[in-house]
Parts: sequence; C-alpha cells; structure tokens
Amino acid sequence: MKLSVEQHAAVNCNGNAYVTACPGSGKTRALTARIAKGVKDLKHKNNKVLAVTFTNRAADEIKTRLEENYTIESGRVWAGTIHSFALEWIIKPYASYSATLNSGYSIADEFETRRIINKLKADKGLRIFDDVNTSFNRQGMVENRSVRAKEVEQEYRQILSSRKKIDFDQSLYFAFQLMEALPEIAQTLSNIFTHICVDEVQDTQDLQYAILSKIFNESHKKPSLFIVGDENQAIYGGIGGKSLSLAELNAEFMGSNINLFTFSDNYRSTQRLVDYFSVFRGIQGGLSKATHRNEHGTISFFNQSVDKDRLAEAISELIQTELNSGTNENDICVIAPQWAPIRSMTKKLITLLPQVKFDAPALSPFHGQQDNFWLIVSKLVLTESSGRLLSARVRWANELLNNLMESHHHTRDLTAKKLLKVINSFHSNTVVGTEYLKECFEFMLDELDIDLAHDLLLKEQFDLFFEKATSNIENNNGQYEDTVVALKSFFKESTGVVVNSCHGVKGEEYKTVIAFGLLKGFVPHWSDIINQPAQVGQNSESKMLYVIASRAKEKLFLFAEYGRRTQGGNPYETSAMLSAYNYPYD
Ligand SMILES: Nc1ncnc2c1ncn2[C@@H]1O[C@H](COP(=O)(O)OP(=O)(O)OP(=O)(O)O)[C@@H](O)[C@H]1O
Repeated sequence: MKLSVEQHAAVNCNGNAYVTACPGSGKTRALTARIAKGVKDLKHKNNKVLAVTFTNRAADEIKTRLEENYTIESGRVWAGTIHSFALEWIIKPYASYSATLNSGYSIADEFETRRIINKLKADKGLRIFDDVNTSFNRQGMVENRSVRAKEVEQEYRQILSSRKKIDFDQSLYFAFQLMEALPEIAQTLSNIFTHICVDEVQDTQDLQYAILSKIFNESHKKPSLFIVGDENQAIYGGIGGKSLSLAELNAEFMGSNINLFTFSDNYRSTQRLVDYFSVFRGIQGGLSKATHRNEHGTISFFNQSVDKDRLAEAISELIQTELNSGTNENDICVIAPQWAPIRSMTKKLITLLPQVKFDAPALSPFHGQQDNFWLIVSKLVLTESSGRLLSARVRWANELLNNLMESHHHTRDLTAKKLLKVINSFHSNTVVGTEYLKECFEFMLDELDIDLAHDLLLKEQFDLFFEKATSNIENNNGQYEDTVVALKSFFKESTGVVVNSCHGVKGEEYKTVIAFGLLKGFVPHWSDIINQPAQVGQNSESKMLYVIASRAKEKLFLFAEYGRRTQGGNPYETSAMLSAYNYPYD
C-alpha cells in the first residue's frame, strides 16, 4: 500500500506512536501498514500483533485490507473489539480465578441486554431514548445522571446475575479485576502481543484504557504502541468514550514516551467537502488539503422543505438519480444521527426501490448476533469460496476452531482446510433458510463428534441464534425472506446501498452520502441537551455533524425534514449549528 511521507514516518517510527489527524487522512491505512510491519518484525512463532478496533465491522475492514494488500499469515494478527479481546484472552482462560465467574457464567448479548433494559425503562417511566449507562470505570463504578437510570442499571444487573450472565461491560470489569489480582495475566499477554495497535482511540472508555495499559505497564519487555484517533470525531462520549491528550496517554502507558504524528492530506473528499466539514471541528487545527482538490463535489441542504412523510420518497429519488448516473449501490450511504428513525426509513426505501439492494443492519436477519458462534458457521455455509471471500473464509474457519478447541479437545488436530471441507460437503434440498442452517449445524456437529447436550454455551447460542433470526425475519418487511437464496444474498460480496447510523459507519467512506434527521434532539441527542450545560450539547452536535459530513467523497445531501414531533407534541427544530451555518449550498 502506498504511503505518504508523513504516513511512512509514523508507520516506521522506532518508538511508540500516536497519530491524530482529520477524517480521510489515512489513519486506518497507516494503522494497517503498521500491523503488517509488526507481523514481519515478530521474533517468535507465538508472538502476535493485537489490533483493537471499535466495532466488529471496523475489525473486519482491517482484516480485509490486510488480506488484500499484504501477504501475511492471518493467525499472526488478532483484530477485534476490546470486549472480544477481554473475553477471549482474559475471561475465558482465567475465569476460574474469579469468585463470581468460577461457578459458571455466560454472555448476555446485545439482543438480550437491550430487551431487559427497554422493559425496565418502560416500567420506570423512562423514554426509549433516555440514556442508561451500564459501563464501569476502573473503580467499578457506573455513573448515571438520573436516579431512575441508576435504578434501571441496578435492577438490570440483578436480572443478569439471576440468569448467571455477564454483559460486555461486566466482561471488561471482570477482566480488569483479574488482571489486578494476577499480574501474570498482563505479563503473559505482553509476551504474546509484542505490538499493540489501537484504532479510533477517541472512543475508548476508561476501563478499556486501563486494560490495555495494564498489559503495557506490567510487562518486562514493552510491546510497541501504535495509536490513531481524532478527538473531533469522539461521538461516544455518552457511553464513556474519552479522548486523551499526549501527556495523558504517556501517563496511562507509563514510560512509553509516545511520539506524536499528524497527517495533513485528505485522500477521501473533494476540497469543497473538506472545507465544508472542517467548520464543525471543535478543535481547530491546520486545514487539510484534499488530494482531489480540483474536483468540486455537491453539497445540498434541504432545510425544512421536505415533509417527514415525503422524506423517503425524496431520498429514494436521490438514490435513483445517483444510480442512473453510474454510482455503484455500495458507494451510496443513507445516514441518520440516531438509530431511532432508521428502521422505518429502511422499510420505506425498500418498498420504493424494489430493484435496489440494501445493506441495512436494521433489517438483517442476523442483526445483533455478531458474537454468536453460529453466525460464523452460517457465513461459511452461505458463502462461496471465491473472490474477496476466499481468505475471509479461512479466517472464519480459524475463529471457529479457536472457539471449539477449549471445550472440545478432540478438535485440536482439525485445520481450517479440513473444517471448510466438512462444511462445503453439506447438502440439503430444503429451500427454507433457517431449516437449511439448522440441518447444516447438526451435520457439522455430527461430523465433528460434538454433542450439544455437553456444551451448554454452544447450545444456548444455538437456540438464541434461531430465536433472533426468526424474529428478525418476521419483522423485516420481506427484505430477507426465510429462504436459502435470501439468506445467501445477505453475505454476498457487494451488499448494496448502506442505511445506518453515524455511529455504525464511523471510519467508512462513500461517494454519495444522504443524511436525514438533522434535528435538535437527534443532533445533539436529547440526553446531551436536557439538564446539561449548553457546551455539552454543542460539542456533541459539532462532532456528529463532522463525522456525518466527512463520510462523503463527492456528494453530500442533508435533510432537516419538518413534521416530526416530540412526545410532548412540539415540532422538532433543525440542528442549531446547521441553521446558523451560512453556506452557499447547491
Ligand atoms: N497515501 C495514500 N495514497 C492514496 N490513498 C490513500 C492514502 N492514504 C489513505 N488513502 C485513502 O484515503 C481514504 C481514507 O483513508 P482512511 O480510511 O485510512 O482514513 P482515516 O484517517 O482513517 O479516516 P477516518 O478518520 O474517517 O476513519 C481511503 O480510501 C484510503 O485508501
């Protein structure tokens, strides 16, 4: 992968590095190059590079970029969210040392936790969008602003505990506690992970910093650090994400003496777009230069001129015009600042544009199941071994084997190739999607000689997988019917027009971005307005607008639709920052 002089200097820096730079300046590209360099520099066959990302989607993107641009053994890199890291490398191997975990536990995933919290919120008279924080700091405290939110959090914990479950936030806290009690955990991890790379560091929570720094601070031979981020894009403050200064990073990673780098070019957007979104930067720095600076680009703002009931039609017309002019489905993204209006928008778009394919997590039959073992098996049986997916399939097979090895020792001799052979040999005549998957899972268990009755965790995931998939399919407006063909289409390489929240597409880029719901209450979110100093709302608003607008390579369409009303019946107003931005829109 080609690197600029600035990128090259950061990637090849001898010590530890922190890169802070604008969106589109190639931070993730540099991080990927550093991971590849890290793998080359590994001294021992057991060493690995650790790459921590914010979402599973971002981890997949890094793995794909590595596979496409470098020839490295995928097993030498562990890339994923810090939650998955804590589970796989700390909780699972050391659970027996924890008084709470050693009597057995399982993980409550997003689907289950959301269901419990929403029910408790309704019982306590909280609205669906009222924030309830469930994340711990390193002292084991969970901060909630309102008494009712605190009560929800406490009752939620009691319910989980009665089910012998822990959620992702607890998995971080238990991991940290285990590391505090047993310094050899951090030492072992630092012996394995001689390189630690962190993407989107501005969204890292206190406890996540604590876990990473513990590995660094307790180690005899320090891992090398490569950290990238952009404080202006810190949109996870609501769930405890915090950006650290260089001095704070140096204090957290003791004696790390981190070198600071910044990149000044923008490889993504036209200069007009760069100038447009740079106004939303809370922390102003040097203006970045667009490498496509000669191209103009489109920026349109539909301020209050579109009724919310006409919005889907207006957006569908824009999508159609873009497609007619030759833009690829994958290069169009429809974004809302919050999750709330996305589901209904997706359903309407699908009805209005029946020929167009959509990549809409809200309607995915597998939504909320990223961490389920059976989702990986599904990916293997529903995809073909060709093109971009060839190496991804080997990676997925290895992930399955890693999962199986702990409790099913006889699978230790199995290789990814053999496992793929087993799955590829599955055949069924059924056309019903979930039935096909069930038959395949049973076939695989049989072939691998695994009895679900003896593996309660896999059994629970098996049942949850089908419960959720069936409920998603029933609620998704016929986008993914319960057929083998429909489920296969979900995992095809090119998946279609993306409809997602700005949190869901962080770090991504699209030729055309269509944003809607740019209204006070969504940007910023009510929880950053109600009972908050004005500065909190303004910070959150500028960061979200910055992230949204900087996803666009060439065209940006912004909607602040009218007609939406709050629960109290008052009309939503256009985001104050957009209202005040006097810009010559097209
Ligand atoms: N040196 C380079 N030469 C050509 N293209 C580049 C270079 N560096 C980055 N790019 C391209 O620019 C785009 C943006 O890069 P990347 O996603 O790494 O930016 P980023 O700084 O991580 O953005 P964000 O902050 O939004 O996550 C990508 O398409 C990437 O391939």
